[in-house]
Amino acid sequence: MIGLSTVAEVRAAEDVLLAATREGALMQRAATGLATVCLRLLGRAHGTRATLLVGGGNNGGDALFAGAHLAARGARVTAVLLDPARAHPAGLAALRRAGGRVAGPDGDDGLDRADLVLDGIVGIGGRGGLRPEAARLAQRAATGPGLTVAVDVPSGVDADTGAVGGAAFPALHTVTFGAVKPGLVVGEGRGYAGTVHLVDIGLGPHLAPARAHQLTDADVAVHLEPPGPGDDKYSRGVVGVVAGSAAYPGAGVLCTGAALRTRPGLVRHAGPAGDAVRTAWPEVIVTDGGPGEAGRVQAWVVGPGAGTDDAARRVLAEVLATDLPVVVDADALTLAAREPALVRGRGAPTVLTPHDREFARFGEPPGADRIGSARRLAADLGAVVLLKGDATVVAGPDGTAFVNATGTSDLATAGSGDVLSGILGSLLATGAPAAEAAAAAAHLHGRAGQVAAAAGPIVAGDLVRRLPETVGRVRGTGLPDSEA
Ligand SMILES: NC(=O)C1=CN([C@@H]2O[C@H](COP(=O)(O)OP(=O)(O)OC[C@H]3O[C@@H](n4cnc5c(N)ncnc54)[C@H](OP(=O)(O)O)[C@@H]3O)[C@@H](O)[C@H]2O)[C@@H](O)CC1
Ligand SMILES: Nc1ncnc2c1ncn2[C@@H]1O[C@H](COP(=O)(O)OP(=O)(O)O)[C@@H](O)[C@H]1O
Ligand SMILES: [K+]
Repeated sequence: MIGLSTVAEVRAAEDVLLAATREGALMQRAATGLATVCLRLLGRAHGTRATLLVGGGNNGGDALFAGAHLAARGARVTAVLLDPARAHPAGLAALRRAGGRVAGPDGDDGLDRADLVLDGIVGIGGRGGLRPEAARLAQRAATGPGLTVAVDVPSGVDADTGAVGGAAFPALHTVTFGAVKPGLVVGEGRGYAGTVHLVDIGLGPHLAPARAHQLTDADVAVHLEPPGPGDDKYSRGVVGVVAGSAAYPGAGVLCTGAALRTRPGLVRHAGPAGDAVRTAWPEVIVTDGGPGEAGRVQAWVVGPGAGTDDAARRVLAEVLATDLPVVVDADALTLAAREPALVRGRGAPTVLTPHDREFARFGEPPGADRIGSARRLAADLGAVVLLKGDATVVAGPDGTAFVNATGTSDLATAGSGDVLSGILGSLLATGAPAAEAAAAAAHLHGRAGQVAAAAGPIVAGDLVRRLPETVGRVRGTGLPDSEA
């Protein structure tokens, strides 16, 4: 698991570490790590041009020291000082000693010819949107030729939430220190951070346990173990699915198929899409009646394509009245938003899986702070909330949160959510803790999207078809983790 640490958590750890190390040592570690990543990205230093955007705080200091490393290796380095009177004095001296130069107020800043632009405008000390001069430089970096690298955090991005108040530095890479900050991997900030590289500055032992995480393939593989010699079809967790209707039989087919393909043990289906499900998946045990006639299960998935009429409401209430884990998806979310009392106070775990519009039906749209919003709704309803998006967020009622690190925009295709809820049902049926099961489901769904999309455009059925291969890859050698 990769911990996501807030600014307050990083500052608290830094305070302890700063007191235990000689002055400037942490910044040297940060700057050396930053220069190393830049050299790797550039391939060489000699003959390259770098422009440093330098604010008046320690973030600017990091950029100046890293610039000095590059200049010492033959790069032509120009620093643009946004607040000349407060530019880090030791960093500035180091840059000058190494042969770097400072652009005068109206002089050539080299931005239009740079191979590399380092954003040291502002890091975790940023407040509010970028000021006008910083915003202009960020804009020029966006359209210039240089590889854009943010120091610690892309300037203009809120490190805790990923909110972007106005202009922000568009980084292709972000070199972050001590811990990955949530704002680099979630919300709008994710798009500005690019690939995230973590530099160890020794903060780890002093950091409070993170309250938000990203899962890796290895974390998810734990939930996808193959059956052992003592297993039978029941012991692997039986999933019950109430999905699909006469109008939308495909939702039932996709959802049951995904449940079956994730952990093939036993899947039961109840409801009016039975014929379509039987035809597509002869392995599924189908009843045309309600959930009560389906037989014993260990977890329910309810809602995809199921409608919002009185009959659908009765089925939802019946499933939520059980003492089993329940995934509430799609149409069932509309019903639950009308009647949150159906969810509140359940003894067994409930997982709600809204996209933004479904989320808004419970009160307010998620807004710029997606982790915070998901946590609030989870605490309010006493349920796990899986908020879908390009980086899906999962929050538990106790504040535990996960940000998904896998996926592709090819997943924006009809029925993709039905596949996710089927995967999630099968993981919940194993008895896995609900928030972690939800995060693991989002991870596997994202990986399936990556595997399927490698061959070209995808439809939701491709995700189901490629699930066995995806499970194998997540269990085995694994796909490369996203850098964060
Ligand atoms: N502590 C450590 O041990 C280590 C810290 N490290 C590094 O220090 C960084 C934190 O440094 P920090 O605390 O000095 O704050 P920082 O991010 O440079 O911001 C302050 C400057 O930004 C300015 N500014 C603010 N908002 C702005 C805006 N919207 N638009 C434009 N400007 C804005 C603000 O101006 P002011 O408001 O004061 O006028 C001030 O000049 C951290 O991210 C990491 O990179 C590493 O070296 C590892 C060791
Ligand atoms: N741009 C995107 N990048 C990554 N994943 C996406 C993107 N757009 C949608 N997804 C994912 O695709 C799925 C879509 O679910 P949903 O909107 O419920 O679809 P449907 O209702 O058609 O089944 C979610 O898991 C979501 O996270
Ligand atoms: K920065």
